[in-house]
Amino acid sequence: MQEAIRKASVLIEALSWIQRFKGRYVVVKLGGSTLDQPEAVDSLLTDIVFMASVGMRPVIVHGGGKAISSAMADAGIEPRFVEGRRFTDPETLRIASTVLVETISTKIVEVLRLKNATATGLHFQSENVLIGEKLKLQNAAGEAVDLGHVGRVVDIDKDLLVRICSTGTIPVIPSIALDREGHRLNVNADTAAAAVARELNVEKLVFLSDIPGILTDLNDPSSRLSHVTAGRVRQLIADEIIAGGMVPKVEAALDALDAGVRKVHIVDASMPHSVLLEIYSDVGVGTEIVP
Ligand SMILES: Nc1ncnc2c1ncn2[C@@H]1O[C@H](COP(=O)(O)OP(=O)(O)O)[C@@H](O)[C@H]1O
Ligand SMILES: CC(=O)N[C@@H](CCC(=O)OP(=O)(O)O)C(=O)O
Repeated sequence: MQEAIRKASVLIEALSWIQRFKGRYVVVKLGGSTLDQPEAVDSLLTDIVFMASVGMRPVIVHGGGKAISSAMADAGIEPRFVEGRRFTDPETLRIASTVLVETISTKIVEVLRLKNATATGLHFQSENVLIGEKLKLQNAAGEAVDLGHVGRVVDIDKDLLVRICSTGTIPVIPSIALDREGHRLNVNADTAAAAVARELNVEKLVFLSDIPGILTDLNDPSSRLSHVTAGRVRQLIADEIIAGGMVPKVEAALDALDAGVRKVHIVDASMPHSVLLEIYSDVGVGTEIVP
């Protein structure tokens, strides 16, 4: 009996959050580190189906950097990164498009459908959402660096996304954009997720990663910051406490907050139901970044 009452109280705790977030958009970004853990992906997709079922409007944006690198290795191409972006020649673009669209998006949509959700992949082979332009980077000496077919998202097809979400369908968006002439561009998935969040003016942007959140000491999970402001994040980058792959993630997060997104969460994908706990409970398991 006690157990049944405890379960009922968990539902009641969730009720206020469910009412608060009904009809609101949330963008969830999945990256290579998460996609490598099938059990974590399954649990996360269950959370997303739950969110859609209680009236939230989840949008999935995903990368798959590890899978692209391994497909390149199979083709005998050595991956090369410049400032966290993959140098993308025509063959690399072909491989990245195939891996992201035909392998990863298709699989995510299939799993969501097996969980009785309606889901659809939105990309250059179906209906495209991400509109990009070639990314122009400069090195420390101020010289232009050519990354090949690498882009940044400058706009999205918002009407399409709103229409898809309003029918209760979960959109799954791989990080390949089309430029205005219809050419494909390879986009860093963290920045693609932030661009979608910005344009949709979402309630929340959630980054799933392989770490409990932002840590002040990488060797000590208990150093996780559960709540941090954008100003403090900028200081942590300047102090090099935030480094490596976390830098583009938090920079994308800061861009989204600047553009009006209310909260960004970084949560550990390997912790079962971390997304639901972060959104629908008082616990909060990762890091939330606020303006
Ligand atoms: N202060 C920090 N807190 C948490 N992670 C950090 C920090 N500084 C650097 N990192 C690194 O950033 C990594 C997450 O970025 P990345 O590997 O690119 O994630 P993903 O593949 O999920 O997009 C962590 O595994 C960690 O090694
Ligand atoms: C331009 C660029 O670097 N694109 C990324 C796109 C995938 C991605 O970002 O995947 P993660 O989320 O797993 O890092 C790449 O080719 O790896």
